[in-house]
Amino acid sequence: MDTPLDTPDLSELEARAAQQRPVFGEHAHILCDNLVRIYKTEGVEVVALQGLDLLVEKGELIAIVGASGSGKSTLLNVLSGLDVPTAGVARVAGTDLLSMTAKDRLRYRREVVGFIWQQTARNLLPYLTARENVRLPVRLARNRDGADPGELLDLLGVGYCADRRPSEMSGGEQQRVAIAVALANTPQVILADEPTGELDSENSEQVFAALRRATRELGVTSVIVTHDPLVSEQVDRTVGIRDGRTSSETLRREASDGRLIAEEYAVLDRVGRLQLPRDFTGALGMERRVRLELERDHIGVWPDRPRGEDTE
Ligand SMILES: Nc1ncnc2c1ncn2[C@@H]1O[C@H](COP(=O)(O)OP(=O)(O)OP(=O)(O)O)[C@@H](O)[C@H]1O
Repeated sequence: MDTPLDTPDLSELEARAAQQRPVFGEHAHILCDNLVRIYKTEGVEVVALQGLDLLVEKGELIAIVGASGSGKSTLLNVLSGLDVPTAGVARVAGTDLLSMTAKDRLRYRREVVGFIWQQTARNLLPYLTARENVRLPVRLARNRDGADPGELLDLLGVGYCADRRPSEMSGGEQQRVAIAVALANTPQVILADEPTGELDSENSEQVFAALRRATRELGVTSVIVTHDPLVSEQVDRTVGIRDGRTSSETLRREASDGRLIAEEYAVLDRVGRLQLPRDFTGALGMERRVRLELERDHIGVWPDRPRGEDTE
């Protein structure tokens, strides 16, 4: 029998549904949707990212934290254009990181993102002054719109180091100059891998203050991978990664009396999955399944059976 002309077929219905559905993270500056990265070494597969979702708004300063091996560096390598994910969507400032050509990748790394490494010595050339270090990437990119080195160093609180070489600066001063170098070609995003890993707490605080100032004044978006336990007091949002997925978020906000409050949340993914903290499930002996109950203003989660019941 002929299909009536006004009856849409299945593929058309699917296309219509896709059109009507809001696109995940449409307006985010950084978008990771179901990101997967599998490494293969000698026939063994390691799943470093397993369906990671992350949205970062333009001008946000976020930290990524997580145990060793949770996938932080893998994520940063993807966002910086050094590594290509196995599957999923990764988009930064409108650039699709999975479909870039080699030429796009070069342009992306030169113009869209700025990078700061943990090792202070890796960020700066030892025989150049701070000002010359900031000027170098602008010259290499033949960028006529590069930032003014003196203004950048002033903004980051290290204007007084402009004519010093790295050996004449403290570790914290060097990292703040490194932020200026990363910002020299006016990137839209700053990525930093453990930028305070080699610093004491006072210098760390100054580096975070410089990153906050750069984010606020220049409107860049910053993502910092760190082990610093006090980081959640220093950034807008701290995203915890566990087993290659985002698992928790800590938001920093100012209370009405001016105090800074850091509140921790679990991440609910797009299909409603939630990772319960291991110490919570462990404390109540929750294993394979839990009982859920919808209350008026919350959802209760109970162990499968009360503790001790199966030993009686
Ligand atoms: N090039 C690679 N080849 C094979 N496996 C890798 C490679 N890079 C990372 N991995 C594995 O992927 C997983 C995630 O590693 P990743 O370096 O992203 O973790 P991390 O959270 O940054 O750890 P750390 O805090 O120790 O730096 C780990 O199991 C790691 O062994």
